[in-house]
Amino acid sequence: MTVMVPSRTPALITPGRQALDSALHQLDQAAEHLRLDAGLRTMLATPRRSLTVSVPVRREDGRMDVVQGFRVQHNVSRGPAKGGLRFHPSTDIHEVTALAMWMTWKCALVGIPYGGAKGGVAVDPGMLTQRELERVTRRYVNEILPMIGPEKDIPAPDVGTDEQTMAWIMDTYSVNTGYAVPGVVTGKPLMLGGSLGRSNATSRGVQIAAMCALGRSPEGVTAAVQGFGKVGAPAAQFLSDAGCTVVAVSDATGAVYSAGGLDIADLRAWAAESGGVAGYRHADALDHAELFELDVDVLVPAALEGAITAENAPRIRARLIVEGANGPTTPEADEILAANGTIVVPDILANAGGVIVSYLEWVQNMQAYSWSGGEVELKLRDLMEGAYAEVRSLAAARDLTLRQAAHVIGVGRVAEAHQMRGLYP
Ligand SMILES: NC(=O)C1=CN([C@@H]2O[C@H](COP(=O)(O)OP(=O)(O)OC[C@H]3O[C@@H](n4cnc5c(N)ncnc54)[C@H](OP(=O)(O)O)[C@@H]3O)[C@@H](O)[C@H]2O)C=CC1
Ligand SMILES: O=C(O)CCC(=O)C(=O)O
Repeated sequence: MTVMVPSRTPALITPGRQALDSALHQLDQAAEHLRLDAGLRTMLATPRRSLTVSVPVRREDGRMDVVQGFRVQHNVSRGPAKGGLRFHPSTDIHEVTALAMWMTWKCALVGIPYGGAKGGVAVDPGMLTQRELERVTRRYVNEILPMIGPEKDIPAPDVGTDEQTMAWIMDTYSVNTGYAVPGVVTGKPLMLGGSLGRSNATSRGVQIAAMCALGRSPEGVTAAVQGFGKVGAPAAQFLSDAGCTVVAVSDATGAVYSAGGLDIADLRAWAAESGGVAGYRHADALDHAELFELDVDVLVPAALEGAITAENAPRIRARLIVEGANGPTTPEADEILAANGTIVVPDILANAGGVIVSYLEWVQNMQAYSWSGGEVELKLRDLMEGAYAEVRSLAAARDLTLRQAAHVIGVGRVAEAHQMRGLYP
């Protein structure tokens, strides 16, 4: 009898798998530096809980689609899991796991009492009506309901989701609980217990990190920003308001360039009206790839993972990269950039402003109290500048890149928490 062995097709390397490989590589480097034992390394490389759900969506025309949703809690040793929810057609379990792992190190690095989580639904929000989006969100939340809660796991916005999505999450959870639970989610509308300063917090943090890294007056500093969404657009605005000349920005529709500097407020109005930056008449059109090769002082990737690779890194002329996005730079690109003397302020530091103000929102919710915008901003600045100073001084003391130093601190704190709680219950 002949046994038919199915031919093996090479495993598809999705962008999500690449992101997870990058995250595991960074963990490995930090674990090596910290001399963590093999058992602890395996614990830190493995998500604590991981759920894949099927989300049926009733479309306006009556059709039923079924999409996949994910929630991954990477680590809960230092507190409840925390992290955003992404709606994007190519999201998968690997990407969500990588993003959850980065959340763990990020929260530990900036010293807030959370573990790391992330969620994703494989939909293109641009292709759904508002009612369809609401149905997807509510059904996804019902599917992951046992995992989330203000003391367990607290979602927040990420790519493709916003304050409205968070309001639906808060409502779905509260209806199931029997009373209003604002602390189950952050990045909510102010009316439902959101915090002043949260909507722009990630971008404000990017600007603070950029100023720390520049170490000089922003006057005369040029910048380019990839991504013009919730992080990229306000980041471009803050950099411009601080005195930088933002010469180029991009979104999925295209990229635009003006040597004399873009009027970011005007460009935001154009993008809101026309659906994207493409076609903005006070600037020249640019290829997506060209934005990365501009001779600027600061480059802010604020879109998706894997934007800076071994392919384009040799042509990057920016002196400083401040990662608004999570995972925009591959490990191979990191080596090229380091060899070329480019400073990279890593994602887990540069974009931590979002989760910092999410934490402040959650603290306000848990106390049923609220702070002024000024108080929130001061606390955000304090935590960002403190974390930046710690990373810079460790990097200098041990001859590490800022990314390596940030991971050594983040991973080290989580490892210590595991050790103190006891590794072998
Ligand atoms: N929101 C937050 O609080 C936080 C977000 N982050 C990270 O920041 C990044 C951006 O998130 P966020 O701003 O919230 O997401 P949004 O969905 O609000 O915006 C994403 C932006 O990226 C653009 N984009 C997508 N593909 C490309 C491309 N190939 N080239 C150029 N631009 C592109 C989109 O364009 P278009 O609109 O045309 O599709 C959009 O402008 C992500 O990596 C996220 O994980 C990190 C910390 C917190
Ligand atoms: O605000 C949060 O809780 C998380 C934001 C986020 O998803 C991120 O920092 O990547």
